[in-house]
Amino acid sequence: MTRPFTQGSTDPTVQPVPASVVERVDAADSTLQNPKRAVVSLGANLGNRLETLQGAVDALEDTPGIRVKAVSPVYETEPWGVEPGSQPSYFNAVAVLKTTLPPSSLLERAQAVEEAFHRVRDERWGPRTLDVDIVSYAEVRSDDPQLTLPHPRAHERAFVLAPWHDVDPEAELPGRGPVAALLDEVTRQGVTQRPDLELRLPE
Ligand SMILES: Nc1ncnc2c1ncn2[C@@H]1O[C@H](COP(=O)(O)OP(=O)(O)OP(=O)(O)O)[C@@H](O)[C@H]1O
Ligand SMILES: Nc1nc2c(c(=O)[nH]1)N=C(CO)CN2
Repeated sequence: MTRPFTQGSTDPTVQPVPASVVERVDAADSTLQNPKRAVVSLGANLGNRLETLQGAVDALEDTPGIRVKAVSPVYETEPWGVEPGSQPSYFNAVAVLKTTLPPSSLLERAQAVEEAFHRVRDERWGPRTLDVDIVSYAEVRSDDPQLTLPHPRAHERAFVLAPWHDVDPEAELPGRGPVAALLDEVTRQGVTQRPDLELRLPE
């Protein structure tokens, strides 16, 4: 017969469970029952950019605990944050997910997908086969440098805001306000929709 664990157990091998562990397990349980909405930004400026973005969408959908609910139109965009003309243009898009993964596991999965597409990390904002950034995760706000939420630069990037607004015109960036208003504040120069290209939503 198994005895339920109690704090006052007389079994000397049974240790009390630290409150921090109980808290984390409870949080994981509640996330499992209540999938969260997350938004990820996809970017590629090396290799077959469209194929890579589609591969990233498919890989996210193939992940237990992730469902891709919507994918945006594809934009061709001038590289942001670097010397003009120093890198090939990007293809960018946004995917809206429902996930039972906690934020840290979603980041791990995003980075594994980047690696599967041979992403190398050398210089900051260097050219890349694939970038998967977590733009937002429900209402979560965090200044942890490993995973800052919302993404600390999303509000200034038309290559994130424009496709996000296309798939969810009512979207809000936690702590920053409506995406529509943020989009009015940034330049859309060099951010061009490519209606001839399309990402498929996995079936
Ligand atoms: N919201 C987030 N999404 C993805 N990575 C994040 C986030 N917040 C912090 N990071 C951290 O940023 C680190 C660098 O990520 P990455 O190399 O993708 O940056 P980048 O895409 O070149 O630049 P940027 O962060 O400006 O988009 C990652 O190792 C990750 O731990
Ligand atoms: N146009 C564009 N510029 C960028 C992008 C990107 O995805 N698109 N990603 C960066 C680092 O995340 C830096 N600069």
